Amino acid sequence: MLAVVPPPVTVRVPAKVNLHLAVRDVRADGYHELATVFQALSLTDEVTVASAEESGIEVTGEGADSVPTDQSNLAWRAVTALASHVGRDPDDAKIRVIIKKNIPVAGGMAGGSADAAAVLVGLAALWRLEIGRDELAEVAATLGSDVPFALHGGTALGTGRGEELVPVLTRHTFHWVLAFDRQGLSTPAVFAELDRLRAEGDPPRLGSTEPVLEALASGDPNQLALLLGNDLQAAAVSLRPGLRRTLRAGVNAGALAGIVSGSGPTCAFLCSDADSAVRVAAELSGAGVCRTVRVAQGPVPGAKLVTGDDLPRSTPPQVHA
Ligand SMILES: C[C@@](CO)(OP(=O)(O)O)[C@H](O)COP(=O)(O)OP(=O)(O)OC[C@H]1O[C@@H](n2ccc(N)nc2=O)[C@H](O)[C@@H]1O
Ligand SMILES: Nc1ncnc2c1ncn2[C@@H]1O[C@H](COP(=O)(O)OP(=O)(O)O)[C@@H](O)[C@H]1O
Repeated sequence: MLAVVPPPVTVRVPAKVNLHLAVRDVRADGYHELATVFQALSLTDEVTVASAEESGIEVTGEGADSVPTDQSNLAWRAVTALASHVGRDPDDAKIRVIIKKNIPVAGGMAGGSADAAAVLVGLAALWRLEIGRDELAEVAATLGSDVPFALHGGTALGTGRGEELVPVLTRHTFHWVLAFDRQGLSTPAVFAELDRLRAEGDPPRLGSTEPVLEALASGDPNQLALLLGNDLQAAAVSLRPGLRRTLRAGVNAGALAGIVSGSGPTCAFLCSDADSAVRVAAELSGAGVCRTVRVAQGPVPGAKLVTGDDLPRSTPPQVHA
């Protein structure tokens, strides 16, 4: 019997930076209550999902060597979670996932979460599921705190452990320079370091997100630059003291302000405009403080199909005997 195999589906999905990341106390479930403002950036991974005779994951690109290709990959966990959610046996889901990475691994830019969100959107299209974004976001939250935002994109206020989102409307584009470090940092280790620093002393804590929301509404990068803040920064710098030098180098190169992105170690520099970002990137590249420098803009949309059934077909359906 001939079975029609749907064509592969490709999804583009953005990295994030936290413009404001206030970390409250640790909860009974081990997570910290957050108040954060996320922004999705034009630094994207591309994830293809395809029906296949053998399941598996392929990863290429930025940091691919340190990404697991077994069932611990967050993208694979997304296949399993969505299959279970819609009543399919995950063991019968014969899916190949192909990830092209640009987002630095363990970089505080939610790359793994992005790949998981991309799989949810891609599989929903591949399997022609009648499933809305809200329902996908519920599945996303079971996979990790940052996964719902990767679906959502744009700019958003995140509360709870980061998974409860309210969109923030901004009509302005902001220009960023990103400095990738030579090695990643573990998110749980950075939260644990913050708990240790707080047990030892009383490091300053960020206040309300309101001023950041006002600066976003104004669209003035100078105003926003003064308000960027991250309670995890002290912990990331404590584990990776060289980040102090990177942060200084970006500002010396002409950025308005620099911040550790999420749990780090990527540093994100806000610039006054696109030309300034290119100049800062060039100077930072020569400063010897990081492995790679990238320019990006935000906000951009969340996980989005780039091929598939809602766009003109580029790949004809395959037929398997
Ligand atoms: C810090 C942030 C800021 O956006 O991003 P990254 O730097 O990882 O990109 C996020 O809170 C990371 O979210 P995500 O990477 O999805 O974390 P999860 O898988 O949910 O949790 C990993 C571990 O981080 C710690 N964790 C995470 C979120 C949170 N609100 N409190 C926590 O204490 C816990 O130790 C948890 O076991
Ligand atoms: N698809 C994936 N892409 C990147 N890392 C992944 C993926 N799946 C699992 N991981 C693991 O998750 C860890 C966190 O990676 P990542 O999401 O890139 O960083 P962060 O939590 O700092 O934003 C990595 O150490 C990596 O081993």
